[in-house]
Amino acid sequence: KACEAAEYIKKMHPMWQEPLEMPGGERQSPIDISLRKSVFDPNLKPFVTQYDPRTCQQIWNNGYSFLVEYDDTTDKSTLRGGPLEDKFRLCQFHFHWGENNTWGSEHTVDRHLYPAELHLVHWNADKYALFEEAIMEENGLAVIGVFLKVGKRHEGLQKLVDALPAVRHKDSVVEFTKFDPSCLLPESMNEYWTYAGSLTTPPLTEAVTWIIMKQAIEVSHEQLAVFRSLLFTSAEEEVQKSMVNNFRVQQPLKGRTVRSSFS
Ligand SMILES: Cc1ccnc(S(N)(=O)=O)n1
Ligand SMILES: [Zn+2]
Repeated sequence: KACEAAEYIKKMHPMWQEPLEMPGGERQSPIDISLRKSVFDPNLKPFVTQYDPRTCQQIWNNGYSFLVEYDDTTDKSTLRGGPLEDKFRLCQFHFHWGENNTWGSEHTVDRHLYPAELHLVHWNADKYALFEEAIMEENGLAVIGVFLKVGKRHEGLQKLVDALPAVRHKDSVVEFTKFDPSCLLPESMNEYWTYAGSLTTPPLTEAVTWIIMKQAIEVSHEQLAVFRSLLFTSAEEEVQKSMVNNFRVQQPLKGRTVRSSFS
């Protein structure tokens, strides 16, 4: 399923014709998380997020996804604990989704595809001064991945969904404030997988400690349909392309171990 989807996407999607492989990549993302191959690590602590909704600034359609961007010039919205040694600052979150509810996530669990995946991107503020620096360093970033599944309407997400028509085209930006992204996290925060990986869109740098939550969040079919109403293309382009299937094909594990915080 995933590989068929991937082949289909590669064929159909100009966006993914770019060089998809980071040359010599040893720790690329996304990957399939195999339950039987992941290793329970009892030393993994629960992780702590402290998000201040006042740092929420805007939504931007960058032509790959839509990003909700936060002011990361101070330590107001941070992530620490779990597999992390340092304190990380939230800089943005975004999603990846499919053209239908059959596929759309970047990571899979025992090859199970979800219709979408949320990424909350943080950078190591103990070691670096800017996101742009951290993105090039091995321990520079921490991304929390949350799977979305179709079910009841997600009340917290609706404020974001209502703002999407304003950023329909690539390069559009709209002010978006007072949004607390912790409403998008699952109840159980102490069950996750973690592994050393990369960004899944350019520059594909191998700078990411991935933290993938075991519990998916539920969103409605209608909410996902609004994601699919976005466009890859800017307003002046004559041919408009729906923003769907904005996920990367899965990458070889190359001997990496995925640790789980639960047995
Ligand atoms: C900030 C950023 C850039 C590229 N790719 C990602 S992702 N999809 O790995 O979270 N995040
Ligand atoms: Zn992402």
